[in-house]
Amino acid sequence: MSLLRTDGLTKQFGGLVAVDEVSFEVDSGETRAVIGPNGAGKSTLINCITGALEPTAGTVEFDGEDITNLEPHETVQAGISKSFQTASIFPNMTVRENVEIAALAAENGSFSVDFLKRLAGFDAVHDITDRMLDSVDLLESAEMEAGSLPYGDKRRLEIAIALASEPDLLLMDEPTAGMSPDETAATVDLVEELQEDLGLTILIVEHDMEIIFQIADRILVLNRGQVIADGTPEEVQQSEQVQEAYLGGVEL
Ligand SMILES: Nc1ncnc2c1ncn2[C@@H]1O[C@H](COP(=O)(O)OP(=O)(O)OP(=O)(O)O)[C@@H](O)[C@H]1O
Repeated sequence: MSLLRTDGLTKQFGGLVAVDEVSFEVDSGETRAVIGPNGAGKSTLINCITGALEPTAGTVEFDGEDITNLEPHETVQAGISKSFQTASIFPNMTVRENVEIAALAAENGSFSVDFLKRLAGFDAVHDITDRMLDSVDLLESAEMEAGSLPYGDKRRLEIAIALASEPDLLLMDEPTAGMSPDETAATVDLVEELQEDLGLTILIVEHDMEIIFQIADRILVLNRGQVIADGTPEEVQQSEQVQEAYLGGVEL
């Protein structure tokens, strides 16, 4: 069953068509990848889905609802969360506080401003925070200052922050960028664990082909804003258009 579906999604910046009539689906429970050369439109596509950018044309449907013109906080409440770069971390607060703030923001958005309800919500916030820190393996570092975490742990904290709103769909924009090989391997394991343990659906933009081929169920390939291939890793690997456009003819 498809959880997310775009139909003819288009984003123009002046004369430039950054995303050009992109129609694709993400099924519930799958790890879906978006790849393509620099400037292909990957980030613009993701930003149109989260509501960070307003599409010029086309629609985005999530869980059967039209979410095309929702604001970013509304798409979070609908169940879509994006793992941001380290900029989303408050360095002087503890690891736990960082996740609590995100969980609290998500709770308050979904509750009316009623004192009793907010109080009842706090237990839920602690509970979610513990579960999410545990799922990214940061429970032991919970009381550390977030700014003092090693780089790989900071990136995992970002994922925990994104998970604090208990999304159905997690968007990850280059989760292994800047990581050491060990940190990258740990992140790949983590993505696989998250999908299994939390039943998450994941949409991931990633440059590292090895990672994509390891974790993706299906891959959407963009070039100059257009879909040039969409299928399983095997199907994409065999696409001549992908070889030419994306890899300059180099064998995968
Ligand atoms: N806010 C903007 N204003 C004008 N042009 C933009 C804007 N954002 C992106 N673009 C352009 O749209 C095109 C697609 O950019 P986008 O960042 O989505 O590509 P990408 O596939 O994510 O690239 P990369 O792999 O380098 O991150 C590029 O030509 C880019 O210069």
